[in-house]
Amino acid sequence: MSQNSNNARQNALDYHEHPIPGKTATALTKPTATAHDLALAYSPGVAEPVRAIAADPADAYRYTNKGNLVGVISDGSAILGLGNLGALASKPVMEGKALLFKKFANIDAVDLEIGTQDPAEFIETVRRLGPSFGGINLEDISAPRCFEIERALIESMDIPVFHDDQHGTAIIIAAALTNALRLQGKSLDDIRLVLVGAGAAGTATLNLLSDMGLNRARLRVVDRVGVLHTELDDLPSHHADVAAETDDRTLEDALKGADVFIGLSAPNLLTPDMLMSMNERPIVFALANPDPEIRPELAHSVRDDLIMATGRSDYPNQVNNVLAFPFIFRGTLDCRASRITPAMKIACVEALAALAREPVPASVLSAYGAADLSFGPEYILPKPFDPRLIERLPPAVAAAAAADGVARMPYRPYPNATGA
Ligand SMILES: NC(=O)C1=CN([C@@H]2O[C@H](COP(=O)(O)OP(=O)(O)OC[C@H]3O[C@@H](n4cnc5c(N)ncnc54)[C@H](OP(=O)(O)O)[C@@H]3O)[C@@H](O)[C@H]2O)C=CC1
Ligand SMILES: CC(=O)C(=O)O
Ligand SMILES: [Mg+2]
Repeated sequence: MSQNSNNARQNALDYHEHPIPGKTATALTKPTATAHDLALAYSPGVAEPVRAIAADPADAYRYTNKGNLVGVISDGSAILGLGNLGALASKPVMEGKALLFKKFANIDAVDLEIGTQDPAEFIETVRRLGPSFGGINLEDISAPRCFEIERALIESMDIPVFHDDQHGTAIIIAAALTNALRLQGKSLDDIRLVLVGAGAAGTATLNLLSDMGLNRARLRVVDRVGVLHTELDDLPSHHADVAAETDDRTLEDALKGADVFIGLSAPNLLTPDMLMSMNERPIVFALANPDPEIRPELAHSVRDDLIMATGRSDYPNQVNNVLAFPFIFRGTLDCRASRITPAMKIACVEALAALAREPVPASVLSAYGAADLSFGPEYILPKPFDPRLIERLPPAVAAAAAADGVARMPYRPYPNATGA
């Protein structure tokens, strides 16, 4: 390991350990200085909201933190791109998601790592947690189990359930691709798209892009077995749905002449030769975390006509679901939507893509130490610290919820929604 990577590793461990272990804690929102305060907060005063909620369950949103509390829940079966390392090892990521919910949308989030990888047990555990939360954010659960788990929870719970790796990722890729295609002078209905990694994120991304007009006839999807094609037997249904009638068998075959590469798989799968074989003005989203399918410095050394993005914060064009989940949940909670519909996701895509095409405020330039940021190959999405995200995305999501008939109250922005 080089000195630089040793330092980076130690810095990350120190950040998590000091001054106290972990990244989140509980904060109090009511006075607790006197005996009178305690008599209100606890016995006897607490009995009043208990009685009110027993009489009308909607009062839980009035008298408790339910309406601004999201459960960030994982079984640790697909932690970032690190694989199935189990529930306990997923805790830093889930605390991290809770930190991002608070920082960017002032949503209180609790990380819950569930000690089972049996889908039925997991579903039952999460379902029983429903009364506590205003919404459930599922995280880092591998495919295909994640599809069954999310579907069962959406059907059985009365609060929104959202698998971030599926839909948060799909939203942000769709927004980034909208802008990258515009810059490269290409369009969704005739590009040749190659997607590697037909798991949770890859499958949801293809579904959302299809809703937005992707030409599926020109799509090639690659997983561990190579190109998913119609002559393969016994494919799981999420692979059979995207199998192509083609003679292409390898990633190398599929990429010849392709316009777009989307990687949601594993490190270093895209070689310089493969990149060279792509069509002119290609788009490369190498989104495996933390190590992408190709490093930007290598990709840029191979060709100068590409638009390149990764999931990381330390390169231009971060395509990461942090730009979606805090804001889509903010809009969803603030109109008490019962579920998150395709139209709510597309509203988020359009608001994100449009924001990147506007001039960037000085506060964002100074947060990133940049003299200039403007719509172009190195700036296809807003930055997470952009204060306009919280102003634009939640109302757009809530308006779509109202139009879809899933909002259970008029949109009311949460106080101080810009967060910590
Ligand atoms: N930038 C972002 O915002 C996000 C990035 N990601 C990244 O995307 C990746 C996938 O995440 P997710 O969808 O949740 O995980 P999943 O486990 O659900 O899906 C991963 C898929 O990639 C396949 N795969 C793994 N290795 C290879 C390989 N060498 N060649 C071809 N296919 C391969 C897996 O096959 P198999 O099942 O056989 O292992 C699986 O189908 C991760 O690296 C994750 O960090 C995910 C969400 C958001
Ligand atoms: C960003 C994210 O959710 C992931 O890599 O799994
Ligand atoms: Mg994830």
